[in-house]
Amino acid sequence: MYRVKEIFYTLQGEGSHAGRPAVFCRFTSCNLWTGREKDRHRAICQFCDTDFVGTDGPGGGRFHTAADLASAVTRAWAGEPHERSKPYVVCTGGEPLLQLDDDAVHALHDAGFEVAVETNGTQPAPAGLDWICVSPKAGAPVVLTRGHDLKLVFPQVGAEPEMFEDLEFEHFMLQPMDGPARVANTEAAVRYCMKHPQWRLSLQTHKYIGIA
Ligand SMILES: C[S@@+](CC[C@H](N)C(=O)[O-])C[C@H]1O[C@@H](n2cnc3c(N)ncnc32)[C@H](O)[C@@H]1O
Ligand SMILES: Nc1nc2[nH]cc(C(=O)O)c2c(=O)[nH]1
Ligand code: SF4
Ligand SMILES: [Mg+2]
Repeated sequence: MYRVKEIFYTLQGEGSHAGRPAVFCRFTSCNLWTGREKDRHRAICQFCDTDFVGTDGPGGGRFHTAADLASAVTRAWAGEPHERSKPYVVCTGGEPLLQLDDDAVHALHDAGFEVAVETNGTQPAPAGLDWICVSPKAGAPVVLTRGHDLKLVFPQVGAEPEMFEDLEFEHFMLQPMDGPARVANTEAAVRYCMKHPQWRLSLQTHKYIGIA
């Protein structure tokens, strides 16, 4: 059984694939926060910008089989077929790797999707993922030490960029922490990248243009 908060079609807003049309499949639950505001102050991850509680969002639900999940993702894709672009699904959450397993990846591949994941890196990944974005959190050791994007929310005391820059990723990106200090955090991330050019800036572009 897969528990999913919402499934929706939009543009990937962040990271190396920013701008790419994608179905977002947002799994419920996370190992670093309950998702309840009353618990935020004692969570390991305290800056989360996402509601991942329950299965009540658009397209959300409880999917009993991997095939059911893949059917729901397929229904959400609204792009026309094209020889040079495959349908793309971004599995996120919550923490998707608490639920995304080999069966789900197979079923999504069988449905014709490239499969990406946005993860906090604390869980091992199923085989065969096409794109892995790890976003480390202070106080939550990373076990998924190879992938494509290493996208660090910045700044975080106890998760400084230098801690991750030798991991096996293709792209290293700083994403300013959203919240009351977003402007200052963006300025700090710009300064850091300019001084340490192995890092690039990742903006949450969907928030600036008002799409999901
Ligand atoms: C909501 S998380 C879900 C996936 C996974 N649990 C993770 O943390 O990577 C999706 C992305 O949003 C980022 N994110 C969450 N809250 C943020 C905030 N306040 N500012 C900037 N990025 C944030 C996460 O670091 C992650 O890259
Ligand atoms: N447009 C858009 N892009 C995103 N990239 C990562 C997101 C996430 O919440 O995982 C996200 C999201 O919520 N919306
Ligand atoms: S690890 Fe990801 S989903 Fe979990 S609380 Fe942090 S940002 Fe949110
Ligand atoms: Mg988001």
